[in-house]
Amino acid sequence: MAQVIEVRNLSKRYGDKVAVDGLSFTVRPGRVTGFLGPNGAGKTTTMRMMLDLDRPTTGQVLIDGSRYRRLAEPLRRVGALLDANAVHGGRSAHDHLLWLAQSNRIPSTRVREVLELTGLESVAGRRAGGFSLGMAQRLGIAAALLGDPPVLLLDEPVNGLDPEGVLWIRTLMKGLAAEGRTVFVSSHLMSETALAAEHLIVIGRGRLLADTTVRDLVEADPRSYVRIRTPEPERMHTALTHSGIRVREAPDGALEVYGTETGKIGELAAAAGLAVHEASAQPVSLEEAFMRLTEDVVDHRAGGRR
Ligand SMILES: Nc1ncnc2c1ncn2[C@@H]1O[C@H](COP(=O)(O)OP(=O)(O)OP(=O)(O)O)[C@@H](O)[C@H]1O
Repeated sequence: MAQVIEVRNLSKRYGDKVAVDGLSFTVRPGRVTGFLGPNGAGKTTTMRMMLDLDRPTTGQVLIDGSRYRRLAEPLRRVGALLDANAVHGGRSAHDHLLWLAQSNRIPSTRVREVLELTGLESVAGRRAGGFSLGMAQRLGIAAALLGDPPVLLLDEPVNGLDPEGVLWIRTLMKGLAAEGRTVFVSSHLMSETALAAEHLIVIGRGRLLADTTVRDLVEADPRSYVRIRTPEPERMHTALTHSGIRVREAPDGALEVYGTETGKIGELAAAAGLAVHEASAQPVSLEEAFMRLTEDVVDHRAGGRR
């Protein structure tokens, strides 16, 4: 299928260490997909296998139905940012991009375009070795965009960036997805990823923990609830519990309703002829939902082992 990345039963073992453990998921075009997991979860290893930089112990990754190494003109098919410091430090930004373009039969006019797109024109003649982390990230992204690829793989692109750089990358990724590209971006930061990504793949200890939208991730958390105020809390309580819904009474007399959404509660209230003065969703924060999902797979956390 066009521009789809299919990860199938992917595993990677380093000696005794299982870095990636039977991962299967699909990344689709037209949206940013965040690839989330705590440190050491296996994100970089997975991305390296997507690019055929590491050999899977089992399984495979198909991009447009092919292994990366079988793609003709791969830079025109897949743009990747893995390690922003992987640049020949003695070359200027311009020459680095020109060398990449020429070795991939990409017209040299494209070099100017990507320098402009990444805001690097004014420093294009400077040695890339002297670049700040933010500039190096931009240069890495310029290289990823050189072949105008429909698929982009970015490993921790916001790491170490200042707020302006973070906003720039977020806007760029959303723009690329809106053009119909497949954008797959890893991070260990939930809140930042949720601002850029519509869809999330969450892993822990190499295993898939969630393949979901940001909204569903929060709604699926059992601590999310809907706060209801009604003049007849007892009748409301009964109506809800009779429908198998868990309810708790808040100290101020409101009801906290778990495991269902506002619309459903409204319908039950209407059927029972109950007035509702307040119905407000009280979702857990994204960070809380992410922590809950990954708590069993984090090896070390402040305060010691759980
Ligand atoms: N070449 C290697 N040899 C041995 N172990 C490795 C190798 N590469 C990665 N690992 C181990 O595999 C696990 C997954 O690492 P990986 O770098 O893929 O995680 P990550 O999710 O990208 O983490 P981070 O957010 O810290 O970058 C880690 O425990 C790591 O120590």
